[in-house]
Amino acid sequence: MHPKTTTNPLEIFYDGYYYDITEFSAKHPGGDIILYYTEKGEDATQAIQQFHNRFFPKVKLMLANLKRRPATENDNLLTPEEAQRHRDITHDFAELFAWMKSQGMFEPSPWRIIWRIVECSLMWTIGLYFCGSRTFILQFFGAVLFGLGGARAGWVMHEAGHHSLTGNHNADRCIQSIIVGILGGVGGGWWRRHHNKHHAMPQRIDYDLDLNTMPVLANSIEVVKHPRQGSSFFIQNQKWLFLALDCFLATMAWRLYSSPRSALKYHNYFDLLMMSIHWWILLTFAPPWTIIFGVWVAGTYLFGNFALSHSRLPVARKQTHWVEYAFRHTANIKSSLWMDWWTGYLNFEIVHHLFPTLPPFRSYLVRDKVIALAAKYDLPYNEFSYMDAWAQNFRNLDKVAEHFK
Ligand code: HEM
Repeated sequence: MHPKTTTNPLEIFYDGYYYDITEFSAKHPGGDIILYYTEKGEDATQAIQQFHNRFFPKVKLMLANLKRRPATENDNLLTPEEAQRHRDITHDFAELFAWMKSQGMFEPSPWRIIWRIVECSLMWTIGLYFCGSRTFILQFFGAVLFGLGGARAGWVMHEAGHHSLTGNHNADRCIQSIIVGILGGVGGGWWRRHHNKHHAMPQRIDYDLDLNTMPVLANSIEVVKHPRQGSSFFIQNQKWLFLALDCFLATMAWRLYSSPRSALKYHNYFDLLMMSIHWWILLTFAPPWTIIFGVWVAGTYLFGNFALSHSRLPVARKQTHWVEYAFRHTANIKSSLWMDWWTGYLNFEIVHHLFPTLPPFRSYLVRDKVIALAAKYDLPYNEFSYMDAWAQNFRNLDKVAEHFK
């Protein structure tokens, strides 16, 4: 259970009403993430609409069966001005969401699914084939290719995990588990539980699990609990170690610890099978050094790129509106044909956080309206060139280390 679940009974605010989820919380098919919104003053309206966009009628039926009470003034922790601003943002955001749906933007694109799965699977397979050759240079090339293929499978499984690949959540979950299990060695079920918590409250201390990088990495001084931790070898040298070691350690921890542990805990034997196939193929066809190097390439590419969207941005300590999380704690990378491909369209991270079930390749269609929404409420719209974002991240790692010198 999350430490900040303070209401008794457990209640969740949705669209003007508090719903009693004391019994339902343990049965929630999305897991304990639901508890994130039981702290007094939280508003789960946008989270519920966005996370369940693909199966909203089912959720509405469930809500109708829960005990509820209208919200009162006593429930409100905001000043009247803040509450009004909150209502206005909610209203404009809901209008934008409805307009996107009316334009068919959430519809999946079958040929893209096929193309992207074929692309990463081919890279991975051809890479492994070369790893098994007898020439060092071909083995090296093979390790780079299989690393990149496995990492690019991460972009595809990410979409499936958000149910934006086929739009059918059972099919998407199955595709996700196969792709990320076999090509990436990671459990789909574990990844969804982890990643959805990041989406629920990005950059919020104690909630966003992506902030749990200590003791090897500190992107913010606020994640360092004790100055002694900040003066450790890892933190003092983090600007060098980030690409050289940290990304590799993170991907290995996902593969060898977090995913299998979670799959065992939740009896997810399909994920365990997929991960076993991954290791069986690797250990059968590739020499050990190519496996280690390929996994290093995969981790560095994947973690390095997605750190550009958040890690140097401020962390949040208090309740924040869904829309404000996306603007204040998320950054875009400027779009180009090459950049869209290289980052799997997650260079449009702000749109992705506002609308996680939108197929990311359609993000550019709503970009201008999203910029207008930010401007109307005086919210930042963080967009940087690729090189600038990398430079900012390294400066930030240096600054945090400097703080604890
Ligand atoms: C009382 C309110 C809620 C109800 C009735 C509800 C209901 C559901 C249902 C029925 C599903 C599974 C649908 C399916 O796969 O067929 C689901 C999944 C999910 N829910 Fe909720 N939910 C509620 C609140 C929340 C909240 C507040 C959050 C987020 C903070 C949330 C996050 C999720 C996520 C991320 C999933 C997808 C998990 C996955 O794909 O593995 N839910 N919920």
